[in-house]
Amino acid sequence: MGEEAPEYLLDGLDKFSPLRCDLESQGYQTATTVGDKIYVIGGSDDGTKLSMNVKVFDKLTGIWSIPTVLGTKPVPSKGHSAVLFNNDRILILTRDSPLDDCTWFLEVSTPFVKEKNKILGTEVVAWSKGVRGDGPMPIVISGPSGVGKGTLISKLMKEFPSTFGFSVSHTTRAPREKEVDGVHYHFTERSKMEKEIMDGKFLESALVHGNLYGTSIEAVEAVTDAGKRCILDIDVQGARSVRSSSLEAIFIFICPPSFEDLEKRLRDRGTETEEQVQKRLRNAKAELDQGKSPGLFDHILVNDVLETCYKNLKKILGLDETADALYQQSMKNHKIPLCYSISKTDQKFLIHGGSNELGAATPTSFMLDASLLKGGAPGRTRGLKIYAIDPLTDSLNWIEQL
Ligand SMILES: Nc1nc2c(ncn2[C@@H]2O[C@H](COP(=O)(O)OP(=O)(O)O)[C@@H](O)[C@H]2O)c(=O)[nH]1
Ligand SMILES: Nc1ncnc2c1ncn2[C@@H]1O[C@H](COP(=O)(O)OP(=O)(O)O)[C@@H](O)[C@H]1O
Repeated sequence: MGEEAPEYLLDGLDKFSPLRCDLESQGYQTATTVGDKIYVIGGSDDGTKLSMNVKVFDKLTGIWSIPTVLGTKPVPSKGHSAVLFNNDRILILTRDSPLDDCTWFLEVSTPFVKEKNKILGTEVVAWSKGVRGDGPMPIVISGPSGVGKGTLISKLMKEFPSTFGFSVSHTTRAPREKEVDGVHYHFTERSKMEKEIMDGKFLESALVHGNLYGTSIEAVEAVTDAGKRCILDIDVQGARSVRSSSLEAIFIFICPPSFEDLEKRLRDRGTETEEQVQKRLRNAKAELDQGKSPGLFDHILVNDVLETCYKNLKKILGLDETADALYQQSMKNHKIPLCYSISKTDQKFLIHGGSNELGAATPTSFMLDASLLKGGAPGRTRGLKIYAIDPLTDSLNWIEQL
C-alpha cells in the first residue's frame, strides 16, 4: 500500500518556533522542504480565505527570503495541502475547490525556474496550474505580414467565442486606426517593455519590422484561466522561442499563394506607409524561408481562397468540442472536500474525504494520477488524471475518469 504523505504543515518548523508563531499569525499554512530550503506557502488576505504567498527559508544561511514569483498564483482558498513532487516542484491541492481548479504546482527547481534564476540572479519560483489529460494546447500562428493571420483568427474567435481566446501581445509600435489598447495589443513604451522582459514577465519577445513585440506569461494565462484555448499570433522568431520553451503548442505557418498576392493584400489593407510596406515585404522573404525550417512548424497552410484555408485550419484543430464540454461540466460539478487526508503511492495521490454525509452517490474521495505529467511553467502542467472513487463501496473502484 502507499506511504502516508508527511504532514507538510508548519509543524515542520518547530526549530524556528518564534518564526513559526509569526508565520501562523500571518496565515502561512504549509512548509515543504526541498534540499536545503523550506518553502512556506500561505498568507491571510481577509481573514476568511487564505492566499498563496511564498517565503523561502535557507537552512544553510538561516535567512528568509521572498522569491520572485512567476506565473499566476491560485486564487485564495479555504486552505491547501502541499506535497513535494519529483524533487523540483510542490503539488498544491486547494480545499473545497472544483476539480478543474484544485491542482497547482509551485515549481522550485525545474529547468524553467533554473533558467530564470540565472537570468534574474534572484531566487525564482513559478506557478503552473495542473490540467487533466492533454488539455487543449495553445495554438501558435505565424506567417508574413498581410498573409491573413488576423483574418483567420478573427473568424475562429467569432465562430467559437467560448472555445478560443487571443493572447494579447505587447508592442512598441503605434496603434492603427481601429486598434484598441488591451484588445489587439497592449501598446507600450520601449523602456517599460524592456524592463518587464528583464523581470522575466515575458514568455518570448522579438524585434519585428523595427518594433519590439512580446507575449507576456500573463497574456497566455489570462486566456487559459478563462477556460479557453489560447491563440498566439507571433512572428517566426517568437515561434522559435516558444518551440524551445517548455510551453507545448501546435505551430501553424500561413503562406500566401504568391508573393504578388501578399504584396497586394498588404497594400490593399492600407494600414502601413509605403516605407513600412517595403520593410514588411523585405522581411516576408526571410520569413517565408524560415517557415520551412525543419521541425519548427507542425502544419503549413496556404491562404489562397480564404474559406478553404479556414476550413483546413478548423480541420487541424479538430473542432469537435462536445466531449470536452461534457468533461468541463463534470469537473465543475465535483469538488475536493474541505477536510481530507492525502496519501501518496509513487506518483499517485489518494485524497480521502471521509464519510459522505449525504450518503448519496457523490464522491468525496479522489485519486490523482500524476505519473504522466508533462509541460509546466510558463504554461500548464498537463497529463493529470483524476478519478472519483465510488462512495458506496469506498474501495479503489474508479467509477469514472473525470
Ligand atoms: N515574436 C512576436 N511577434 C509578434 C507578437 N505579436 C505580434 N507579432 C508579430 O509581429 C508582426 C507584426 O505584427 P503587426 O504589427 O500587427 O502587423 P501585421 O502582421 O501586418 O498585422 C507579425 O508577424 C506578428 O505575428 C509577439 O507577441 N511576439
Ligand atoms: N485569402 C485571402 N484572400 C484575399 N484577401 C485576404 C485573404 N485573407 C486575408 N485577406 C486580406 O488581406 C489583408 C491582410 O490580412 P490580415 O489578416 O490583416 O493579415 P496579417 O494579420 O497576417 O498581417 C486584409 O485586408 C484581409 O482582408
